[in-house]
Amino acid sequence: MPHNHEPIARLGGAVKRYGQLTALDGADLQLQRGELLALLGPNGAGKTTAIGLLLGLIRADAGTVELFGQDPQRIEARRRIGVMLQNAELPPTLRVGELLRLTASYYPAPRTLAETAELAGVSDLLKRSYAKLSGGQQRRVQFALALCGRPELLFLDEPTVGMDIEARQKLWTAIRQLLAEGCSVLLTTHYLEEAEALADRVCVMTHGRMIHEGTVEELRARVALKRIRCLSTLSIDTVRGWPEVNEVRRENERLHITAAEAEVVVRRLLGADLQLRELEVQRAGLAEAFTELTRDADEASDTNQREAA
Ligand SMILES: Nc1ncnc2c1ncn2[C@@H]1O[C@H](COP(=O)(O)OP(=O)(O)OP(=O)(O)O)[C@@H](O)[C@H]1O
Repeated sequence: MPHNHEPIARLGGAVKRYGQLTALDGADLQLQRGELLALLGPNGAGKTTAIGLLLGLIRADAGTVELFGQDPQRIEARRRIGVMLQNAELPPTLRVGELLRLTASYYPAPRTLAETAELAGVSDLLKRSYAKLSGGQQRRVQFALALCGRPELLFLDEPTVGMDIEARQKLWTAIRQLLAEGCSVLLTTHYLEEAEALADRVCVMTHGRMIHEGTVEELRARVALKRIRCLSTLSIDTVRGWPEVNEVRRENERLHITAAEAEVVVRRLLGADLQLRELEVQRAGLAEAFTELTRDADEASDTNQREAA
């Protein structure tokens, strides 16, 4: 049994290979009690593989994998978790209420059906047959199934894919409520605003390795890019030619520029276009930080491969 300061889920130098392909290449991850950790990364980065190891669905080729300080395949550890994976296969003929009752029966101290349904926003679906629900409704039911056992730790693998904006907001509210009750969450998502809205910490991975770990603020700060917007008749090629400019695109008359040294670029803009209007400068968001970080890691990995060849 771990002490309070010990992580409740941990990967230490975890390696997972599929034939020639190394899906996880020495990945480290620690989830503390009561926190929401968002695992971010481009397609194929190894996020689902990392979750698969922590759930005991697959075995590591090397490294340490622990859930509540134990082997994840131990039933004692599994009874304390709730899981919402990307591809859930559920008995199609059962009604939602029956599915929830059945799943709750596997846990020692589950929520009541009404409590689960209310929290996950599926009260109106209980009598419906699961197979006949829309994709977004099925995702909500899968979320209900993940939390019905009153888990201490929830694994949510891209939970809001296919949900409309209202359903997504409701799910975020439910996740916040679970966190307030002391539940810990490991979330993977491609929606950076989701990580921004919910995460205490983010881990960014690519090519099977963690390349950044910290708070959302730290991730943003690490990439000191700024967004500059203005109405200008300057051509994109002119602006792209300035060495301080990272990216530039035009939408109608408006130029959208990202740059590390915004002040220098603003001076150049004002000097080159005396008619320039509606100038705005903003700090870059998580999306830019993420793109920058993963691009740097890709370039470093390309260089390593060239040097090794
Ligand atoms: N069962 C498997 N057999 C062979 N290769 C696999 C298997 N599962 C995953 N992979 C490979 O391992 C790598 C990591 O896959 P993984 O599903 O963990 O990525 P991910 O970060 O979850 O991606 P996504 O964002 O697309 O869900 C990929 O190159 C994938 O093709």
